[in-house]
Amino acid sequence: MKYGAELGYALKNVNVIINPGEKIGIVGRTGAGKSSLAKVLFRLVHENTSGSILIDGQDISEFGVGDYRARLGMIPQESSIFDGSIRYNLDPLNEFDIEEMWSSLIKCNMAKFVSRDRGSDVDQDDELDNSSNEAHRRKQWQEAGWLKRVFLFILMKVPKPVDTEKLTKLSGLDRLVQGCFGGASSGQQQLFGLCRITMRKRKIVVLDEATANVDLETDKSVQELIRKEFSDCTVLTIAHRLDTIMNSDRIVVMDKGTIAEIGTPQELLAKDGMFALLVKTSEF
Ligand SMILES: Nc1ncnc2c1ncn2[C@@H]1O[C@H](COP(=O)(O)OP(=O)(O)OP(=O)(O)O)[C@@H](O)[C@H]1O
Repeated sequence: MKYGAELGYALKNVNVIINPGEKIGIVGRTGAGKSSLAKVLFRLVHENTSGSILIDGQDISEFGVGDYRARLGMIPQESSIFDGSIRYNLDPLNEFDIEEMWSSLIKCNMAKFVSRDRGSDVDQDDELDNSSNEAHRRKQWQEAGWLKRVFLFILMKVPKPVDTEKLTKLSGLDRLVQGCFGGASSGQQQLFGLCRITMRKRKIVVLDEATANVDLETDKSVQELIRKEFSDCTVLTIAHRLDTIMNSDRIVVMDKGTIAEIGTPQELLAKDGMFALLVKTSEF
């Protein structure tokens, strides 16, 4: 895979079989090809590619792109909180009932955060007018990186204005949030992302691990939650830190667009190769 005919390969000779339910950590230095792997999985790159990706034996190019992407779960590292109510953030298409939302928030340790007293970025009395809401969304789209755009595409296919009529001040779900969700850390925002995925029961989830404002404890709880609540899902974690993916079933080490090493963390440590060196130097 190349990003342009005149450019070098961003991915080449990548052959890997991932088993159902496996938890895979993807590591490698900057520019090694980690995000490119996720991009081809989400069918974001079409030109200058060859090869195929099969899911349950079926070539992903045979699926309609919208339907296909809606089967995958994406948890980007950047903020995925949109201006609107918490309910809207969890369920923009009104597909779920309140019990399902709370059950998911409880599983993901976010119920307390959502129902807490008003925080600095949370304003229960604010009513965002629809036109400024639309402008906010347009701005968010323009400023979003590719991962966030995929996320928007999947979840916000039919963006709906917040129905301020329905907002009650009694439910934490109906509180309006903006920006980074009342000061939530990146990890907490990812837990919120996990809530969305648990509600939607995706079988393949890509997690782009948070790098900014890293709170190691929350990051660990994201990984623990994944193992518990996503035990039957295949989870690919693009890792920016090693601690959180040491419990992965297998680790893929990317280097210059190819898979340099693949194996369990123990196998790779014993091999004393690139992964062992990354662990020793914590160099990413
Ligand atoms: N949109 C793009 N256009 C051209 N080249 C790109 C583009 N995105 C990535 N590349 C190149 O493709 C190669 C792989 O990049 P990729 O983003 O997949 O690496 P990465 O391992 O995810 O890096 P990082 O850890 O910094 O996010 C790099 O050489 C990079 O410069």
